[in-house]
Amino acid sequence: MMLNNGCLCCTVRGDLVRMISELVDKKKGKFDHLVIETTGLANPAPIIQTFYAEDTVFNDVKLDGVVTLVDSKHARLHLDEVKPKGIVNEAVQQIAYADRIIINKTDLVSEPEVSSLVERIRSINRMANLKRAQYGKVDLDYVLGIGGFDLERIESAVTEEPHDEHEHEHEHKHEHEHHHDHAHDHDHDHHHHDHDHKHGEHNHHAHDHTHDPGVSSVSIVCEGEMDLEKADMWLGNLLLERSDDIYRMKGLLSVSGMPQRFVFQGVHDIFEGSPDRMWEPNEPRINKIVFIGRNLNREELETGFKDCLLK
Ligand SMILES: Nc1nc2c(ncn2[C@@H]2O[C@H](COP(=O)(O)OP(=O)(O)OP(=O)(O)O)[C@@H](O)[C@H]2O)c(=O)[nH]1
Repeated sequence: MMLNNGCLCCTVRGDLVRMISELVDKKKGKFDHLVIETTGLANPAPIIQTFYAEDTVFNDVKLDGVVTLVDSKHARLHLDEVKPKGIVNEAVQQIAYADRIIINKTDLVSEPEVSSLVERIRSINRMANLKRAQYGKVDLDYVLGIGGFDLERIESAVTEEPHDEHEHEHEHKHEHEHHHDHAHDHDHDHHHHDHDHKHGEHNHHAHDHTHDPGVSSVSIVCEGEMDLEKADMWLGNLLLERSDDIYRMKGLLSVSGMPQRFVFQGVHDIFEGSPDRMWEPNEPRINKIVFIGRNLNREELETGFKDCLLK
């Protein structure tokens, strides 16, 4: 079905709600997936929010994930386009909200160009999984059944190292090996943290030289137990003040007195969290949070997060 409201995001929602209800009414139980393709100029946020803001939609379907297809040959041009003050470039936004990013048309550019594009994309969104492709050829399960908003699958987004396709296999093997060896998990997390610091510098660099609209990722990892009340207050206040700027976040907490891990995810002012599996006996209790958004201040976020630790 075609929605003819163009790219005016605030008008898409009503149409989208009607379309989904209509499809569900007509063919209840007959769909595995619905695929929504936006225009190249769309901001994905209002579409994502529709799945949470509208009860009818929320009860009928579940948002699986956001896939962004990047044209390797032309992406840089669009990412570097300078917009009027306060307006975020839509190419940057489409990368920022994505769960999966397909870097397409790699045959048209050199390897160093792809690598530099990957780095640029990573500085915007360190949570998404990246894959290089030609003619959009990827496995179907790369784009369907992603679980990008699924609390039970938060872990992979907050723990995986930024990687692209070349490192992917290695990464998985790595993770598997560590599964039964928690002492190693610990090392992995430290390594993770170091990497984040480097990443922060990259962001800084990008801001200084490319008129970047300031969309970046910040991830924080720390040991210790969280005071849930404090964490709740901190996140609540943060979202109250900054929800326009916080595009997406995902986290995993070790809460004092809670035998399960606490997982959460959010999109702007939408927040959902719940306990998931039990901490295993020798598993290091670690807190992780990843933010993707505009004008994020790493130090401020890190201080705020760590202040919620039980002293
Ligand atoms: N060389 C090369 N060409 C590609 C690749 N993928 C798609 N194309 C070509 O690119 C053209 C499509 O242009 P795109 O800009 O990707 O299309 P699009 O953005 O989906 O177009 P609309 O959504 O219909 O506006 C077609 O001629 C494809 O054959 C690729 O990996 N390599």
